[in-house]
Amino acid sequence: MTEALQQEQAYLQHVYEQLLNSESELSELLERYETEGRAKLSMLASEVRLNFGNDSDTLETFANFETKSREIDQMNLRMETAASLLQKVRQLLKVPYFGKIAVDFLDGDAGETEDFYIGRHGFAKEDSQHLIYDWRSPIAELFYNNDLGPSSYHVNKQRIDVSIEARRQLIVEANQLLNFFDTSVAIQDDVLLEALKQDATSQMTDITSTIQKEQNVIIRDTEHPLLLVNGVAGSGKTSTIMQRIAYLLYSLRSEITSDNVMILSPNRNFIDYISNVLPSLGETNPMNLTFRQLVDQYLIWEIEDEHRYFNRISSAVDDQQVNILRSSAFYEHVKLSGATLAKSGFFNPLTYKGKDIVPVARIQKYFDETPEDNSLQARLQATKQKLLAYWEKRLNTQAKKPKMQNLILTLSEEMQEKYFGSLIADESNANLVKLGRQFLHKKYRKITQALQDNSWLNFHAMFNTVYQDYTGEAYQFARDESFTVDEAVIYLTIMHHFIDKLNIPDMRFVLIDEVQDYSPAQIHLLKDLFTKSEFTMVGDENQAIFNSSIDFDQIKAIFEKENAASAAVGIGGRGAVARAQRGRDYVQRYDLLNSYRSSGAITKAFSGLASTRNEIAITPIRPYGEAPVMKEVENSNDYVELLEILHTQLPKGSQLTLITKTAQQAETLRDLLAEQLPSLTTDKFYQVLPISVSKGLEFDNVLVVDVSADNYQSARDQRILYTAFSRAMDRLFITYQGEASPFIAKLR
Ligand SMILES: Nc1ncnc2c1ncn2[C@@H]1O[C@H](COP(=O)(O)OP(=O)(O)OP(=O)(O)O)[C@@H](O)[C@H]1O
Repeated sequence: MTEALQQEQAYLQHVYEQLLNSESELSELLERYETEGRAKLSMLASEVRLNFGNDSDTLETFANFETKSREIDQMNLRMETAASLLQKVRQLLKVPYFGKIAVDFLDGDAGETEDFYIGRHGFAKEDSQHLIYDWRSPIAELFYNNDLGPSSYHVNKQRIDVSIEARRQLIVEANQLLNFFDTSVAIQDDVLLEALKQDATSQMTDITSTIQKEQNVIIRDTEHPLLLVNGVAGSGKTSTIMQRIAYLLYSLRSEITSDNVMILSPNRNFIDYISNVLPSLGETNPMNLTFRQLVDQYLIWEIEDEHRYFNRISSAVDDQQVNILRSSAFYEHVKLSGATLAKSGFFNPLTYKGKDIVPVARIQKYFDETPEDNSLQARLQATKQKLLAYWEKRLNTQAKKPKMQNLILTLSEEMQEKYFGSLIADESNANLVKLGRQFLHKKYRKITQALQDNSWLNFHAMFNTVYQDYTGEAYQFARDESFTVDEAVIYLTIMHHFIDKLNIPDMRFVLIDEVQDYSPAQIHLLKDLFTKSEFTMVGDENQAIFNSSIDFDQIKAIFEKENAASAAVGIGGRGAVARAQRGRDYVQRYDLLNSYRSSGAITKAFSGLASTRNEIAITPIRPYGEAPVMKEVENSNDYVELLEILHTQLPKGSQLTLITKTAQQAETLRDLLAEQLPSLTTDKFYQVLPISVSKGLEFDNVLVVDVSADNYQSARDQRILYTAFSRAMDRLFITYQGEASPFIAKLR
């Protein structure tokens, strides 16, 4: 046994024992807290006497409650802290650490090296001697940088110069050291290759122990308000943003919690796919929504469902109207349309049982009385106040009329209960007026509500005015009653800028995956809603497979324009001024070109489909593996035989994912296979997914269905194929009927 191995084993044994000690101490502590807690709870319950005899007794009872509830809060907090520590120790007991660096601090005792072990959590002995350092701690950065020799890291913005003498990856299971590798230069990373060999899982797993240098830079970048990551398929974009969130929650723990972070995901499947990563790292999941769900939260009307949304954005039809709604130019036009709107009529009468109770003329009159030089938002808010005051006065006047008082007195007992909650006892004039007001408020509550929620504004008319002003043509609303996501973006823009500012939660970080699928208008809206947030946007221009998309230069331009504008007027929403003064870039772009998911052969197959804009070649990290297999089929029935063959050929227990271009194709094929292959269907040997749903996910074996010339021919089809091929980790099968698509000609 080498000396190094002996030393490592001894250290591991030592750490493991300390972890075991800590586990039993924490378990005992927790048990004690629980017993004490239960005893305390019953004592507290007996101590608080409920006495609501008079005002002072009631106050005392409440004060007692408050004191006791504070004690309970403290008890809970102590228990939570101990339980969370215990959970971390138990996780460390499975894998205490995975890395080590030997560091020479160049300031003081140069020439002496100190060892730092890196794990998923930090762990210190009681004398606060650190046995394991959290992977997010400042020193751990040196491990991920993967360099030997002179280097530096930062603690509280202070630079510490060091020399890294050794970097070691350790494969540890409980107290067993299975293997270790010293990395002098990052050539062949065996630990990484071992990790990449694992089969696909239905839920994404973390990459803490094998984060790569180029990913680490993104994870730890807290300098730039906007990070834009354009990464090839399987380059670890999603993994990187999940690790980044864990990093931010740790390093900014005195400033933020998971409530200040939001993820925008491409679809609901994907939300589920990534939902385990942060809990497995000991962090709480932040809010995770699709853009459609976000918009839906603020829209008072029905919005198209996810299925319809995907069908619409997956279709090849290029709709001129929709393209306008999605464009930057139209969004900016809408924001500048205050004056145009002010001159147009856009009021709705408020009606009750078919009668105009507050006619348009009155609303218009109140609006015209507001100062013309005020913003439209200020004028509409003033109009609303006038309307509410008018309405209140009108109900008061009505309540005072003898006719109303007679009506109150003649109400049946049932009606009295309904309107006043009890029978009328006091028939004085003043009381009858009060009851009359109550009666009218109840009767016309829909009108009051309509005033509050802006139903007196005709949003359709406002929408149409801005659209017509821009295009010269009327907007053709679909007859369907629900709104499209694209229309909703414009509605919310009008709402936010001209009516009521939307009440957006205070997010410090917004992280967007698959950003290439957003429309420019959607990006503008996010920028305008989350004015204080820092953004991390990741995507792949080659995976822009929908009829809605944006490229990275456009995103950059949108944010840089905002930054320039806010710097010019001296407001620094996203820390813009401060950063501009320090001369730092506002937007930082990163390009990721390593492919970690797919085998070398599959990476080669989808690299060939990347657009020419990607000048630098995609680098496969995994071994070459099996070449993609092409298969001609005569008709859909051939899939039955093909699946039977693959079932016998693929390793036992494998699953095959068939990917189609459209949801319709998936449905047809699913029905056919379910009927013809009942046992393979029940065994879940295969699944059929359209590309829109399989986006962002990964599978061991993929069969891309019908890559025929008539199914895949446009530039967008090429991106669909790139996306579909790159879902595969180990094996890729491609079928076609008749003539194969020109995009796969090279593969044959
Ligand atoms: N540093 C790493 N160590 C181990 N595995 C990694 C690493 N980086 C990426 N992977 C693995 O590579 C696969 C692809 O990662 P991920 O899904 O994050 O990539 P992506 O860029 O978001 O992909 P796509 O855009 O194609 O959906 C995952 O299985 C992930 O665990």
